[in-house]
Amino acid sequence: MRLVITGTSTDVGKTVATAALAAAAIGAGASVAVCKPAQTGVGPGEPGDLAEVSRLSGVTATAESYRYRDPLAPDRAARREGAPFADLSTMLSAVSEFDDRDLVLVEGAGGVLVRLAPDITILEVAAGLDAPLVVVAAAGLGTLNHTELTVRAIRAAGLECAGIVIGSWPDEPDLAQRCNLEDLPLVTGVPIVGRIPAGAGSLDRQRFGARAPEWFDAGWLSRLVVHPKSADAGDRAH
Ligand SMILES: Nc1ncnc2c1ncn2[C@@H]1O[C@H](COP(=O)(O)OP(=O)(O)OP(=O)(O)O)[C@@H](O)[C@H]1O
Ligand SMILES: C[C@H](N)[C@H](N)CCCCCC(=O)O
Ligand SMILES: [Mg+2]
Repeated sequence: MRLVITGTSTDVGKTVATAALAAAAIGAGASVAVCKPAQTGVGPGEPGDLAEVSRLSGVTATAESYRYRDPLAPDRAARREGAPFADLSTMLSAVSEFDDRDLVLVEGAGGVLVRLAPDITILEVAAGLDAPLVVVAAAGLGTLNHTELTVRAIRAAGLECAGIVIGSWPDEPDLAQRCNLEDLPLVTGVPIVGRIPAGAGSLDRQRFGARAPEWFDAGWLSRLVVHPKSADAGDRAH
């Protein structure tokens, strides 16, 4: 199965949520790979999102297709450094390299309409992969509008939103955060399928992997992790 991880914005927790999904799937016996079609804000050789996913989940099957230095939308960052724009077929091929895995997670850059290239967003990537999308959303006041806008964009593209994951759930949620647990599914028609506790990103791999399964709806997670395809596809439970 392929699953695209988008969000209502940048810095909303897509990377940590991707790591949590990977860790939970590995814990369930699945072989997992993670792709980042377009990484920005990091220089050559510097650790990007995939390094964080590997640090937290232990996944080693990863692929980054494009990397640009400036912390901007990929199309603008490419322009500024005179680098080639991200090419859709290149990004899709990178994901297809992992078709032997039970689960391939594909993390976008920023929010759903961020231009990976002048005419490409993560929506075109998801369409090319025939993959549903998970939306990582903030917990608090303001998230209802952002999340519904994101889900509407996904649906307008004829794609499926597989669930909402709250990227950082506080220990002591305030009134808006508590109400959003009911209102996010109500206004979007999409269930909340996961809540990553605030601070999860600072856990070590062992604790992160042990706790990740409890952050997701068990039924949803079990449907995500199809029966392992092969015993030798790597990146299974450690
Ligand atoms: N649940 C969490 N607990 C602690 N820190 C978190 C959590 N989720 C996100 N963060 C922190 O917030 C920052 C942004 O998170 P993250 O990198 O996952 O955002 P993103 O949506 O992947 O951004 P980008 O669009 O750049 O990919 C990071 O420093 C990360 O460590
Ligand atoms: C640099 C950042 N961490 C992401 N990789 C790119 C975010 C682009 C956001 C563009 C925008 O919505 O204004
Ligand atoms: Mg990220």
